[in-house]
Amino acid sequence: MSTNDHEPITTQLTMLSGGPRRSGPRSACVVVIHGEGLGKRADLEDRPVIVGRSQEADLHIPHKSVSRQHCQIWRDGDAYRIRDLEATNRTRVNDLPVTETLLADGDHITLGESILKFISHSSVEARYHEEVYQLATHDALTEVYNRRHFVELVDKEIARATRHGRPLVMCIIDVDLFKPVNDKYGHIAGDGVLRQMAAILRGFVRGEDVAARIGGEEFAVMLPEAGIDDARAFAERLREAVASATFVLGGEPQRLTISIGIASLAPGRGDRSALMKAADAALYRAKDEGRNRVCVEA
Ligand SMILES: Nc1nc2c(ncn2[C@@H]2O[C@H](COP(=O)(O)OP(=O)(O)OP(=O)(O)O)[C@@H](O)[C@H]2O)c(=O)[nH]1
Repeated sequence: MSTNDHEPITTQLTMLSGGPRRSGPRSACVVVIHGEGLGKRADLEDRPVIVGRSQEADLHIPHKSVSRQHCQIWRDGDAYRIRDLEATNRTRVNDLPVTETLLADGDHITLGESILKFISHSSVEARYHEEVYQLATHDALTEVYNRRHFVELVDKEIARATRHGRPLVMCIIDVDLFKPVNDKYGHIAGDGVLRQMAAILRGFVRGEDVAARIGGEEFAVMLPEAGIDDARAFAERLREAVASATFVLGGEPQRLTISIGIASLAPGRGDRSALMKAADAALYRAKDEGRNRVCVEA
């Protein structure tokens, strides 16, 4: 098990296909093109999008020059509108302060020290920003979220769960005895195993669940709105699916297993660091008790 707290290092850059990526062009979006939150985007679909410093904002820009709820952007028939939410640094569109106005393709929206661009058509530019966003938020090898983006989503979800008194569970998943796989079959074959593990994982993740690669051979899944029993059932199904999968290594079918540690949001572990630490402690226990098992931190 790796205790590496950094982004996994891979040299392989894959074409991003399948996985969590959404297919098809999007109708309109706003993308941060300058300042804090660079590269972040929000799609403008049926729900209004709130942009602000609050972790619960749909487009979260954690900078002091941005108000907690700075502006709101929404679709109005075939048009898109923006409204300033009485922000300290008033929202500006193409450098003019606005209260409420229509948006046009290419408009620049200034919020404090950050600048967003409104893109209304499924253009080459929108696709370019989508690629940039995918590269910034996903792990190139496995195509699940990368650690940095996962951390951001977890912080946001913990804030929401805490505010509304909702449950949330963290699962940390580690490939068992992965070093011997690398040693015997080589790093490229090891990478293939990680890709296959991630593909199995993606098959189990639904709705609001968030899966990521958080270390070399370590994955995590956050399950909002789940209790420990639901999470344990999820983890057991995932463990069994991996244990019964065939991994072709050195031209031979092989079996591999995973260990999973689970912890729920609770008094005394109300932030990400404490929650991850508790799930990690459960994972260490699963390894200690013989691997290929799920352990829960009470
Ligand atoms: N192929 C490949 N290997 C990686 C990558 N990142 C980390 N690893 C390897 O993953 C292995 C992790 O091994 P350890 O954490 O020592 O433990 P383990 O052999 O999995 O054993 P247990 O966790 O105790 O079951 C090391 O050999 C790392 O080199 C990667 O991106 N690709």
